[in-house]
Amino acid sequence: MEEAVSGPEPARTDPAGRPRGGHGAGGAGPVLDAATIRQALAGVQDPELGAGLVELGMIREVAVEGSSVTVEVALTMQGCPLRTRLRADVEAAVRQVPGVEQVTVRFGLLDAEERRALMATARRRAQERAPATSLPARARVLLVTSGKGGVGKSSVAVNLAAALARPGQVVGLLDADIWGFSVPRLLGMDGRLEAAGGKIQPRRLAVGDGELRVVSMGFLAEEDTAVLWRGLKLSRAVQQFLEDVAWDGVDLLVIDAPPGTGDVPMALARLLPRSEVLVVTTPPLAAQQVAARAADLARRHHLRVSGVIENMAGFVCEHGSSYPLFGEGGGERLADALGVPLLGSVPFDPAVAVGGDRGELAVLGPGPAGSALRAIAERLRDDPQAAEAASCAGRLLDAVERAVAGVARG
Ligand SMILES: Nc1ncnc2c1ncn2[C@@H]1O[C@H](COP(=O)(O)OP(=O)(O)OP(=O)(O)O)[C@@H](O)[C@H]1O
Repeated sequence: MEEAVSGPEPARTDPAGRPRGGHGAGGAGPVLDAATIRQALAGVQDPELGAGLVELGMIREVAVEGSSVTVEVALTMQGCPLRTRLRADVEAAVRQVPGVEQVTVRFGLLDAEERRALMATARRRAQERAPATSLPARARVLLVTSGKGGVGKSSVAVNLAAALARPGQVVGLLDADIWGFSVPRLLGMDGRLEAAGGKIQPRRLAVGDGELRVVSMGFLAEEDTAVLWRGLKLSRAVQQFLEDVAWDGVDLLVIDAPPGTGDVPMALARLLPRSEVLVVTTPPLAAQQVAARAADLARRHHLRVSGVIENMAGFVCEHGSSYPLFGEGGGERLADALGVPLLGSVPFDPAVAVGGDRGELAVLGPGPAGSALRAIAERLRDDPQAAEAASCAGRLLDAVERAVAGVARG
């Protein structure tokens, strides 16, 4: 544990010049206690997490001895680059309390349970600050990401969306891969988006016994014009897809995010902090390392990483033997490193590639990739943490929205 002591400041006086402070000021000043110090610390924010240190559970201990105060700040990670700033802010806040003459700031480390609680608080705060979108507050959001292109992220996203759609569960599919959109081709859809009632209407597609509502840049622009869009416009396009599209009635939105950690994933994280991130990777280590970067983006924006999906995990021949074409174990290693579950491994299956070019979904067919994708969808459907989040925050917000709409209608 590291300590820093700052000694007495020059004698302090009140605006009338009388000595100020308690024990050290030689008068019957206010009695210092830990509760007063905590109150003074309530305004100190973690600049990265955007919430107060007290609220985040980072003020582990406050000890007062006479006019000396010791504060222990528990950090999220060893060697946190913000420690100098946090020390200065904590010291300054404690010095504001009359009677304090000496401040010691110690640093400790949050344990796994404390870190989880901190992330939940930071996520809640981010959700409170997030701008309004047209997506119902109760709708779950699955953000399908990868560290680099070509790992099968879009194929996984559309197949999962189709597997999750069923009667009573309307699934939206947002192709946020604005430069490299492929969702219309993978679903065998063409045509244009149309507006009605002042909102852009998603295109509807029946899949199995469910329905998908799909929005893609591919329904707005030709592939060669989309490439001309640049950073600022890209994040604006994503914002528009979330504000101006009629997503009402959607219970779950699957987003095919562009690979990496550029403008669009950042905008999505800011606009939809309730998103659960799915990281798609392939078995080789290099793909894993870049996928870990995508997961890091999620962490920095307080999004919950729900798990890792390993794609192209091996080729299963007609006799049932599996051949690891691209290596083995990458998904498991990444999941371990991130402390999240490996949701499943999708084998290399020509049904995905051939079907993708014909707009046929592997998840609706009998092949090995289809059954792996159905199993992953089942796990996602049963995720208790997601159900808990949806039941608390979302339902409450929906109830408030309905009440406000009722009042507005008179
Ligand atoms: N499990 C699989 N088995 C066989 N082929 C697959 C599998 N998953 C994806 N593919 C094929 O790999 C290629 C890349 O897939 P896809 O476009 O889904 O990747 P991506 O990660 O979304 O790439 P990008 O970000 O560049 O769009 C496609 O031709 C697709 O059909």
